[in-house]
Amino acid sequence: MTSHTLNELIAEGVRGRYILVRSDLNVPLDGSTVTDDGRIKASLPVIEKLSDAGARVLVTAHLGRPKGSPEAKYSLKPAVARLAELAPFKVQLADDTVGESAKELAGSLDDGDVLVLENVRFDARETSKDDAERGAFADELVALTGENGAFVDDAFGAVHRKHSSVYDVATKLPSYQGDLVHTEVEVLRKLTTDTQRPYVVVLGGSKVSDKLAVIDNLLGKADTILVGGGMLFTFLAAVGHKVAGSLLEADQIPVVQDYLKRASDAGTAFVIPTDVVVASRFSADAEHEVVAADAIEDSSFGASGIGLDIGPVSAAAFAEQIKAAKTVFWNGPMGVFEFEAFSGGTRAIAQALTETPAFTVVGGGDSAAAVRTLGFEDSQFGHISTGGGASLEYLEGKDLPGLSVLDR
Ligand SMILES: Nc1ncnc2c1ncn2[C@@H]1O[C@H](COP(=O)(O)OP(=O)(O)OP(=O)(O)O)[C@@H](O)[C@H]1O
Ligand SMILES: O=C(O)[C@H](O)COP(=O)(O)O
Repeated sequence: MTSHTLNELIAEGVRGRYILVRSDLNVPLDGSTVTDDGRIKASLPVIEKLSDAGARVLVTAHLGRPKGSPEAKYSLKPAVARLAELAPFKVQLADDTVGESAKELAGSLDDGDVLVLENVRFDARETSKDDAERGAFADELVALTGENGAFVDDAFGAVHRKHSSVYDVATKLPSYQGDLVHTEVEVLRKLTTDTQRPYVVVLGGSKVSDKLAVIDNLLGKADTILVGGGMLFTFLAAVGHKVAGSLLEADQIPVVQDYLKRASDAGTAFVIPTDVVVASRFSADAEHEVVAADAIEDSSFGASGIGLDIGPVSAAAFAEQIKAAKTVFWNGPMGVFEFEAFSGGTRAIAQALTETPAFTVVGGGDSAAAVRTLGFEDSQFGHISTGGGASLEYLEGKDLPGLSVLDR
């Protein structure tokens, strides 16, 4: 199956037409400062191509996980301000997504102008499980494009979401694959069709249940899974250790126990940290110490200690596995890298990825942000994917709604 491409759309002619573009502008923020603009830079070329060709571009995007109504902290304002700084064309942000502001500003666009609609997740219908609700929201987005609109999906990071702005709009408008989605799929396809072994997957981050879900399909595909970040505590709990105040998804313990049971038959080895950096509280200047992973509650902070990074012994062991691999996929920071004191594990993994002869792919908004924040260059890695969950689900071989809906 193939999708229509952006170049085909441009060849059809877009001057004066309203083109709805789904971008992934879900960038990390510190207050109103964008701390890593990787996804904005990656989204720019498609928007620019359409603007240059004279389209009136309506960009949809999400930021964070608001609960279905407007929340100032999840406004796209900082992301759009950065986009406007980088863009050689006029960019505006509507105050709402499909309301009066969006309609009025869309109506006043000139050829080549770009209007970003406010966070699509400010409307609960965007992420609804109910097809009719999502469809109704999609209808309102589509209505903004008038008579001769089209849809371009360029939000690789969101292609695993069956959401109105990703999936449903594509069922209602002539739809095309953006260049970013195209490039990402090409690189990740290489990982799945011609995997050089050993294939090591490094998992971390804080979206614990999302990431645990993908392990099911990685069993048998990956030779080794290195477990760090927030999810490591659910693994430790699954083997009977206490994790004090660390991030724990207790309801996922049986899931992890099942994975551990099935792993050796599947030919996949899990490597779980043997030491952890435990802090007195969740703060950049918290007191902290390294303890054995089976003795977290024995740290000076007792039952209130929080594990915020993998320890140095584990980091070194992970680095050895990475250096001996032929293919490495990494998603999710090993610890709270935003705080210098807890960035050691993530830094060690990034360093090992730059030293291994393996083909390396870093996936995820926060993982990409981590490597850049820690001073590494994109060019030191085989590929830095803008997709976190999306790249993982692609590698699992799952049907991704945002991709399959574009297939003709
Ligand atoms: N031990 C831990 N406790 C709490 N948070 C953690 C821990 N380890 C890592 N994190 C946090 O995980 C966050 C990143 O997790 P996430 O799962 O979102 O990564 P990602 O997949 O790269 O990003 P995305 O899914 O947004 O593309 C970081 O902000 C980091 O601080
Ligand atoms: O950060 C991401 O991985 C994408 O922007 C998707 O965000 P989500 O996990 O909140 O759907």
